[in-house]
Amino acid sequence: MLVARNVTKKFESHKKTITAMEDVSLTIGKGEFVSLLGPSGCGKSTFLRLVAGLDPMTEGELILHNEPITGAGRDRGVVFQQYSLLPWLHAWENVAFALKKAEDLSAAQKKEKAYHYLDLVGLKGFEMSYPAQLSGGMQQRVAIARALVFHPSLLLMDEPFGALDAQTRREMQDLVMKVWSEEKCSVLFVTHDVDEAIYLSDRLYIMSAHPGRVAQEMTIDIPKPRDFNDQLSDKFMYYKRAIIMELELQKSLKNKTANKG
Ligand SMILES: Nc1ncnc2c1ncn2[C@@H]1O[C@H](COP(=O)(O)OP(=O)(O)OP(=O)(O)O)[C@@H](O)[C@H]1O
Repeated sequence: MLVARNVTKKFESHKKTITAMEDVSLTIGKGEFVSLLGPSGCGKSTFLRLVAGLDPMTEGELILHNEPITGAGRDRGVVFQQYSLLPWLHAWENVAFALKKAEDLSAAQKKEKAYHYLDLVGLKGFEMSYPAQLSGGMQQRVAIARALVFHPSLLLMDEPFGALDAQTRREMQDLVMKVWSEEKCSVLFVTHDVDEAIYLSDRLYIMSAHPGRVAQEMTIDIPKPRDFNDQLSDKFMYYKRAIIMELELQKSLKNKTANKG
């Protein structure tokens, strides 16, 4: 469904060129859950923003549904670590806000959709709450509902649970699994958390830094739906060890490059 071929992104900053990622090639299948893992600065967020159509790439090809990505679109929903809710709007209005330009929908249909997706993310009864009246996890649920209102075929999530405590994070991981299986969308998920990446993903890519490239691809062969017990299994530990070893390797290569520089 998504094909990235030799994608390179360079930024011009203070008369210097920063190559955020170089020659990145990867794929995401229909209904597949794919994570990006890698050291800080390897270009994970940059890649997600390119797929979201928020920034242009420098070189390469990004194809979604057989069409090149030229900008943002309803076929993609994005969730960032910051919830970015409008504090003066109720939860349902924050979700409906994403539908502002949807002229094909009446005000009543927009409200109905907002209520439907708030229900899906477990916020039935909180539709009339303001963001300040909701916990961090609940605010992120509103942000997820907002990303889902167009029923996107690809959900892009950039460290969505990075600001949450461990218990809430686990609840949110299960929520994402539920949303993914009910909406039948594909997911591109950026995370630093190895356990989270294994628990959620069908497949993951480990990236190297400076410039960011794909270092390794791994298929997580643990049947879904998964639960907490899977995180204690030998297979899970096998993947965890392999990923941590690869990340350590990437870290030492990054330090060597930095020392040479
Ligand atoms: N708008 C920008 N202007 C200049 N440089 C940028 C810009 N955005 C990102 N970069 C640079 O591109 C590189 C990749 O950044 P990016 O945020 O994509 O990495 P990341 O892997 O998501 O990092 P982290 O895991 O810490 O969030 C970094 O060196 C960063 O400084």
